Amino acid sequence: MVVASPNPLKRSKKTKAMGVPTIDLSLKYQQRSTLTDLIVEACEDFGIFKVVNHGISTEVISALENHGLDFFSKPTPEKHLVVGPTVPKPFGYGFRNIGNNGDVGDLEYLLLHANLSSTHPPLFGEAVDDYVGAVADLSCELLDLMAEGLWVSDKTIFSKLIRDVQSDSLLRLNHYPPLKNKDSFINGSGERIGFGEHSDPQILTILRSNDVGGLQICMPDGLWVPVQPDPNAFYVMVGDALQVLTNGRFGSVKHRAMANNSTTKARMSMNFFGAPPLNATISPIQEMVSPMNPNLYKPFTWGEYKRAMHSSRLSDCRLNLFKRRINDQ
Ligand SMILES: C=C1C[C@]23C[C@@]1(O)CC[C@H]2[C@@]12CC[C@H](O)[C@@](C)(C(=O)O1)[C@H]2[C@@H]3C(=O)O
Ligand SMILES: O=C(O)CCC(=O)C(=O)O
Ligand SMILES: [Fe+2]
Repeated sequence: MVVASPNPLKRSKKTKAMGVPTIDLSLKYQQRSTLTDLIVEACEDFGIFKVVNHGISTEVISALENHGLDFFSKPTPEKHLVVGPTVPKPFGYGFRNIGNNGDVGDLEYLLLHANLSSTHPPLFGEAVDDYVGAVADLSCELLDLMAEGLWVSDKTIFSKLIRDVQSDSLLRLNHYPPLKNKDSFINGSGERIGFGEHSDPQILTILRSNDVGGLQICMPDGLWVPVQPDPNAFYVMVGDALQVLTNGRFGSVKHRAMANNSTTKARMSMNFFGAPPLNATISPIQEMVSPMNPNLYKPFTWGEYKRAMHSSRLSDCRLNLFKRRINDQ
């Protein structure tokens, strides 16, 4: 377990050596308050933690992984047809381009809406729904534990946004093909960016990858720290919306995925982004605001945040647009 150090440089070095905090979810049976404290600490100090003993069956995970690998191995024209021509952008298969504003990466991906089955590839059978059901439940359980650790009176205050039938949650499979010719891909600094730096805009991200590394997080002193791949665990990341809901007590984590880790095997990650409904208002919950901790953000709806995000570039800090100035009410 990593214990946070108040000195940013020390904390970077420690994280580099020991990894991000690991949360053992089986503690919920006997040491619930220790568990909630550890989760809150990880969200405050890192914005990311690894969950083990999460209870999601390997069958559910492998089913989606196998469909994903099979899908990415198909010829490109077939991949473009997989969610059908009537499903609007940004859903479906994409290659190298991320978002609308010229961001590029060395990856291909499949982006699906968690609740709109019209975006689900028919050839994946039940695998998407089974996986989404399991990770959505996990994200809600973690959000309830966070609320408990923060001593919030309504323990479901965060999770009910994701449980809502209108929730705008997404599922994204990212596939980073291996390096064929090392020298031809890597820039001068030895880096090949798969998915450029950003924070996830939603409430919570649940990331699972195969055993090929690539994910990195940015520490407060600017140092990028690799996150060890662990196919048996999930990485949980605080998103921008949870940063706002907790009035900045939890911070969304800046991360990126490198694509220079393997010359033989592709990295594949499966990312669930737990999001509120489009019309939900995102504003700090009452318990997080006090004279000592004034409200840092102007209220906005998730739909408004998404509009701001789609006209921004990947690495932009979109939350700055919604920060209150000192004299704002
Ligand atoms: C450049 C962009 C791609 C993105 C939307 C955005 O305008 C900024 C955030 C990006 C991101 C990162 C997390 C998820 O992968 C994603 C689906 C999301 O909700 O926000 C992507 C968006 C995307 O690829 O459309
Ligand atoms: O593929 C990864 O490891 C990270 C991807 C990511 O950050 C994203 O899809 O938002
Ligand atoms: Fe991300």
